[in-house]
Amino acid sequence: MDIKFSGVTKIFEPDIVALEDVYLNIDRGEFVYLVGETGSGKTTLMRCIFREVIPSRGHISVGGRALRKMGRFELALFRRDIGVIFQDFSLLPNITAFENVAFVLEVMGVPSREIEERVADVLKTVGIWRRRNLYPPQLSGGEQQRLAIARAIVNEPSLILADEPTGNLDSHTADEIMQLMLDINAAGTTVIMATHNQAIVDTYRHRVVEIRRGRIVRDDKEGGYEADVTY
Ligand SMILES: Nc1ncnc2c1ncn2[C@@H]1O[C@H](COP(=O)(O)OP(=O)(O)OP(=O)(O)O)[C@@H](O)[C@H]1O
Repeated sequence: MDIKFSGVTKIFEPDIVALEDVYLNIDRGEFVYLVGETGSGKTTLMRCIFREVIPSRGHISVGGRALRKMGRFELALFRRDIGVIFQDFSLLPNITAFENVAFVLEVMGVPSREIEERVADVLKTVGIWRRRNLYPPQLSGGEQQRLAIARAIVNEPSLILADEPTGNLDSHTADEIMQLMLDINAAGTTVIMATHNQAIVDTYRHRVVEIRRGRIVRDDKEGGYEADVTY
């Protein structure tokens, strides 16, 4: 899915300007890092793409469709094609890891035999098949993150929105999670990933969009981002 922001401003009333006059084009299949200090607007930008946040001004289209004009039914279908990995994980604590992923497909009416197969595949892909019968609180931080990724990709979405998927993980686990994100992208999925992890950004070079106080201050398509450059 290609994404286009034209003059997008988001003001949280009364006066927090979370995004200001953002223009951004992301092509299908791209891998884009969103960087910028805490509170700069990265999460808000991603929530706008998911239409969880509606801009105060400006226009967003995703896959050629204007988000503002979508009705409820269209929005529900649209969201099914997006995998979200947000910071709170939003894993359901009272059902197993397996059931957390299966739930996504059940809601969509996928037949149960197919659910079994697809969930097994995806849990193996992210490396937590052996943990499938545990409950989310019994999993380590890295395992929970893998589960959140499994849940996001089980439906084979066209777009992944990932907010700090390597947050609070040791560098080895962060690298493994990053490898999963790269594999997902290599399979053709557009990935937008907000991160504070400079080592990851430096190691796995991709386009870097930097936000500062709601504005895009840098958009480096070659991924040759250096933290200390002033502009
Ligand atoms: N629902 C909301 N209501 C009011 N203000 C909000 C809301 N969501 C975000 N904000 C504000 O908008 C600004 C941008 O927040 P945002 O979460 O997008 O930043 P961020 O770059 O993702 O930060 P972090 O790196 O800490 O996750 C912040 O000042 C934040 O307090």
